[in-house]
Amino acid sequence: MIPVSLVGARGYVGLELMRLLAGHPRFELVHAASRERAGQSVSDQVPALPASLRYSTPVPEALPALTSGAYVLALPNGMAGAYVEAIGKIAPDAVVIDLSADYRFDPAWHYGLPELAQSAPGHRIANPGCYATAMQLAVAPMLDRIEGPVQCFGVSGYSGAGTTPSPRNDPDALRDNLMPYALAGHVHEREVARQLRVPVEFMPHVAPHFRGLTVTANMHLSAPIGIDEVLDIYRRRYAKAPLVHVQDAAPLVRDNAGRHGATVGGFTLSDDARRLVVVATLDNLLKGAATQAVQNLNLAFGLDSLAGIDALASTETVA
Ligand SMILES: NC(=O)C1=CN([C@@H]2O[C@H](COP(=O)(O)OP(=O)(O)OC[C@H]3O[C@@H](n4cnc5c(N)ncnc54)[C@H](OP(=O)(O)O)[C@@H]3O)[C@@H](O)[C@H]2O)C=CC1
Ligand SMILES: CC(=O)N[C@@H](CCC(=O)OP(=O)(O)O)C(=O)O
Repeated sequence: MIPVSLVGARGYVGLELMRLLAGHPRFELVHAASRERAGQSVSDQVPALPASLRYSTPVPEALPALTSGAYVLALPNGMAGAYVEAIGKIAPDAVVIDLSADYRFDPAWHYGLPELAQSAPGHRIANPGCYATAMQLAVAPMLDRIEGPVQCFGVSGYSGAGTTPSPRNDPDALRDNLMPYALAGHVHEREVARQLRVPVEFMPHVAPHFRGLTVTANMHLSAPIGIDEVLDIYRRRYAKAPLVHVQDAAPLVRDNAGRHGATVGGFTLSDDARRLVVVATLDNLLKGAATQAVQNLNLAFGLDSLAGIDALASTETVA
């Protein structure tokens, strides 16, 4: 078994990672860190994990040396650096996956969106943002036909905002509501523009549901296209990607919540056939975070990319 350390184990993403690792045939969670839960058994949250494994206090210098293992960082943005530095000293060849935005713009790190990546991951992997994953899956197949900026309207469940209290994860503030935020310059706007090399105008919103997000992408095309050709482009692009489902109808958030994959659909053309609208949905905590991290871990260790991930399964939901 390949040993794995998880820092940020209490969070929404950390919990999903623990569940996935508990059922994985080749990875073994040997270290889980949380300030709030230090000393408690991880089996209190995930009964399939050994009762003997207790949360440690997260301290970079106290990480275990997993020379041929992996470290997964699921911390708030801006915190990964101290852990990456410590790992570089105690286990420089170990695999590190960071789920925050801290290394997504660092050319020394592999950007791990497996369905679109041009190369296999190395030992330093930046896991993409949740909306950024949906936007790229929606837009990438049309890249050589797009003219001008792509507009993306996004709506996320409030688990996307993590557990630190804010209006964006306050069920009272969100009740019967839709809350726009970061309407220009969101980090995922820059992330997608950098990866796809096309200008992106992203307008995120948060809604009262817990998990699952949707992105509606509006693309202006350099030449008219037929709807059958559009469908054919998407179906061919994702034919060998079991976690990306292509359908005619517009996907709904709740159909994908608690599932590992993303769904792309709702293909709609304007009358002049030069404006294409595409909808992509995924679970922000799974394909938008934990499932994608496990895909990256699998690939980094030469395993099947779906090892430990049942593409058709619906996971236990957290709320
Ligand atoms: N939520 C989502 O949908 C997605 C999140 N991400 C990214 O994944 C990361 C984790 O997100 P999420 O699980 O939602 O966040 P949460 O707020 O739910 O969890 C944050 C985690 O970090 C720990 N933590 C917080 N502050 C510190 C600190 N100072 N030192 C050590 N540990 C700390 C917390 O545990 P404790 O306080 O007990 O130490 C907790 O385990 C973030 O970078 C986020 O941007 C990426 C894609 C999707
Ligand atoms: C609803 C909500 O607040 N969502 C988060 C996205 C979560 C995510 O993917 O975040 P990182 O890029 O920080 O890893 C946000 O917009 O910041």
